[in-house]
This record gives sequence, structure tokens and C-alpha cells, in this order.
Amino acid sequence: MFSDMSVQWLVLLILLVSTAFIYTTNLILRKENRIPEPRGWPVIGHLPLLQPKIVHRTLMNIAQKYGPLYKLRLGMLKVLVISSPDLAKEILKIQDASFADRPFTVVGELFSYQLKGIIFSPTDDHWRFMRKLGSELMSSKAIQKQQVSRHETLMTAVNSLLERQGKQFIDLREELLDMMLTLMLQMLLGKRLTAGKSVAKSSESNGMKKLTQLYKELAKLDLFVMGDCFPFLRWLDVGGVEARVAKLHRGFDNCLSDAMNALRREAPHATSEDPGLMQTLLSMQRTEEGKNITDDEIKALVTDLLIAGIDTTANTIVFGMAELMRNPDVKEKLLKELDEFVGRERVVEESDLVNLKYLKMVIKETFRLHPPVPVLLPRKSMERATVAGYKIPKNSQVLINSYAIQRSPESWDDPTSFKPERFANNPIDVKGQDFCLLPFGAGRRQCPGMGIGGLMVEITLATFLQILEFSLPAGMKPEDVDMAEQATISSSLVSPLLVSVKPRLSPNLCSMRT
Ligand code: HEM
Repeated sequence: MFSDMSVQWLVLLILLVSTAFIYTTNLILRKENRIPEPRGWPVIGHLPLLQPKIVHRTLMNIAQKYGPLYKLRLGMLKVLVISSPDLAKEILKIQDASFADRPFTVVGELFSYQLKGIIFSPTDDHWRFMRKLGSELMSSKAIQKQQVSRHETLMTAVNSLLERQGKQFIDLREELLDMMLTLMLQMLLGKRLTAGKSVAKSSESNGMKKLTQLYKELAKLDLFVMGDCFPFLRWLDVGGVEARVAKLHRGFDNCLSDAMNALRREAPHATSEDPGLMQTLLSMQRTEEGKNITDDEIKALVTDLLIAGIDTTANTIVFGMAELMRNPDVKEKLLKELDEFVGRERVVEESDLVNLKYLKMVIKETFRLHPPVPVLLPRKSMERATVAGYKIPKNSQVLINSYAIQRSPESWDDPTSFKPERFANNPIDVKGQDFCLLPFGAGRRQCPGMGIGGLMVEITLATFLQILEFSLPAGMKPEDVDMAEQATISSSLVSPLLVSVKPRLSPNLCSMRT
């Protein structure tokens, strides 16, 4: 029989062995369940990896080494980066309800009047109300009503290009930004304030012109704020970005308050034709349903739509034009389609777009190679979740790199070439159902401006190409068009796309229609 002493030793041994077993198993399991992560620095983590304005490309390169789901530490911020269609579907569709929040950001707080708009707000009842308002004001019916103003603005842009024919090379982005600014300000503030002209080129120095100048300043800023990564250091405002953004926001706010006062003064004389979103909301304030809408909420909604809608749309059109200048055979095919379905005796109309199938393929391919929002707006988990077997804690920030997904050789053949033909007899679309093509995102936080944004890209490209003949500066070959891009509030070409124009149709056709 064993002595008391040996029983004690045996128990101690069993305890030691089982503790060692549990500890080792735990270690192995934890290691297996650890999300891949590149080697980082103490305290600052992976911040030095992220070069300003090309974050989407850096994140894509990291994914090539660490896989479609990896983790980054940006100071105190922990970020999950997703780079495959399957995992994007997991976040944006299967577990959309768990990942629908937006994380707090300094810029978001400043521009949203303390989270009163849509873009930066958490997914709560207030966001649902504002999103419903925004979506109604951009519904197909509302878009249809503005068709005449859209056409006038587009023809004003065409004429402005024609006025400079033979004289100089034109920076197409500047022209398109002015056109989109005019169009959006008309939609948001109404024709009475913008007087239906190009607001940026107007000789009058008024609030609308000031707003366009402020917008252009904002579009150039790199909006990375160190306070997002180290909230306790926010007061230091490293690089002064927060101060600059706050100043721009004050400028926006002054212009929008002036516009609001002017619309209130004009209310008794206002006609029902094209009242603009702000006037519609001001009228709603006088009804039972809308009496709780505050002035700040109206300004937050208008600011959101300005920020989200102008640069994205203008840059997509520039990317499309740049690819057409680089690929003359694609341009020729598009012109043939326009000649066949519209002809040269009249200007293309929105009702023609349904027949322009090759144009739609060219635009899908432009969105695929050059998504204007290359990393979708950040999401935040609203509860604990499991993704690809990894446990994701509540409040984790998630970035979906649509740029990487849309250039992935796993989803696309020859992914870096511009080939609209890949969409022939191919049902893949940009509407948020195909997770290998996500220029407008997907799920409940998907872009509500997809209808008007997509329409503007289609009708502008069709009209410009049908009416005008574009050429590159003398001596420049199609392959010299520089497609290098950078991302600020949206992605754009680093080098301006310079073109000269001459009429392709009879000039009378353009002036007749303005
Ligand atoms: C080519 C044009 C455009 C592109 C590529 C684009 C793309 C996007 C993307 C990727 C998102 C984030 C979606 C997500 O998180 O899943 C977004 C959000 C948003 N977009 Fe657009 N957008 C465009 C035009 C517009 C226009 C014209 C408007 C309004 C007039 C608009 C208003 C918004 C708003 C309000 C949000 C925030 C939605 C929310 O958080 O609930 N966008 N857009």
C-alpha cells in the first residue's frame, strides 16, 4: 500500500501535469485563434506603415502577405481589415446588423453637428430617421423631377468646354467638380439661390461661391487626425488637421445658415418648382410630422450630401474619361454605340441610357478599377461576433478594402487591365449584391446616393462623348495618361487629365438646348 506521503506526491504530480496540459492547450488554441497581424512598433503600432493618401494600396499589399483578414494597431485603435468578397459578404450581409455602426472620428464629429446627419452617426433611431429623409429626397421620383435642371447644368458645362476650344488644355477634373457642385447645390438649396448658373464660375461673390471654394479646400485635405488613434492627445492636434477642418466647418455652417435665412425670408414667394432639399425640410418643420427636425439636423443632412456626392461622382467621370483616352479602341466602340442608338441629329437624353449597354460596361469597369471610396467608410461591431472562426470583440473597427477586392486575381482575370468586355453576358453589378464589386458598399449603410450618382456618371459620359471630340496634348500618347491615384475625401488622379475639345456634333445642337 502507498504511504500517506506518496499519495500526497502523486496528487501533486497529477495537479502539476494537468495544469501544464491546460496551459499548453490554451496557448496553442490562443495562437491558432489569433488574428494575423504584421509586426508593429510599441505604442504607435502599425501607424508608420500607412502612407498618407495611398492607405488603400498599402492595405492591399499587407493583405497579399497576411491574408484577407488581418489586424492593425493604430496607436490605441484596433482595426480589422477585410480584403475578400466572402468576408465582405459576412460583414455587410450575413452579419450586417452586428457590424452596422460607424466608429467615432474627430472629422465626423465636426462635420456632422455632433452626429446629427447620416454618414457619421451610429445606427440608431435618429440615423434611421435621417437616412429615411435623405433617401426619400433622392428617390427615383425626386430624381426624375430634376431632369430639366440636370440637363441645363450639363449643357452649361459642355458650352463652357466649347468656349475654350483651340485655346488651351482643360483640366477635366476642375470642370467636372464645378459641374457637380452646381448640380448638388441646386438639388440641395434650390434654383433660386444658385440661379441655375455654374456657381463656381459666377462673377457674383456670394455665399454659394464661397461654399464651392470651401468644398474645394476640403477635397484637397488629408483627413487623417492623430486624435482618432490617441484620443488623450487630441488637444495637441498634431499637424493642425483638426483646426483646419474646424475652420472649414465654420465656413460651411455660415454659408448654410445664410442660405437657410434667405430661404425662410423667401418662403412666402417660393414656387413649387425645384424648391431644393433645404426648402423642403424647412417646410416640413411647419408640419406635425417634421416639427421636431432642428436647423442643425437640416444643415447636417445638407453637409453630408455635399461631402458624399460631389467629389465621388466627379472623380468617377474623370477616371472613366482617362481610361477612354488610354484605350482609344474602347472609346471608338462607345461612339459607335452612341451613333447607332442616338445618332448625330439630336443630343443624347436620359431616356436613351437604357439602350447604351456598352456604356454601362465601361462604367462598371471604371468603378471596378477605380472605386472612388477605395476603403468603404469604417464600420464598428455593435456586439461580440465571430468571423472566419475568430472572436471579434464589441466596438471593433472594421475596414473593407474594396480596392483590394476589386483588383484581386482570385475574383477577376487580368485584374489590373481595363476590359469592359468582361461584363458582357455577366450579371455582376455594382448594386451591393455581388461582393467582388462594391463601389457603393452594401447592406444597411450602403450609399443612398447610388441612383443619382450612377445616373450622373452615365449621362455625363454619354453627353460629353457624343457632343465633343476630346484629344490629349500634342505628342502625348494614350499610354502616357498617368493613372496613379490618391485618396482624400475620395480617390482621384494624381496628375490632372488635360484635354482639348472641339465639337463632334453641330454646335447649334448644344446651344439650342441650354
Ligand atoms: C459615384 C458616386 C458615389 C460613390 C461611388 C459612393 C460611394 C459610397 C460608399 C462606398 C459609401 C459607404 C457605404 C458603406 O459603408 O457600405 C457611401 C455612403 C454614403 N453616400 Fe455615397 N457614393 C457616391 C455618390 C453619392 C451621392 C451622389 C450621394 C448623395 C447625394 C451620396 C450619399 C451618401 C451618404 C449619405 C452615405 C452614408 C450612408 C450611411 O452611412 O448610412 N453618395 N457612398
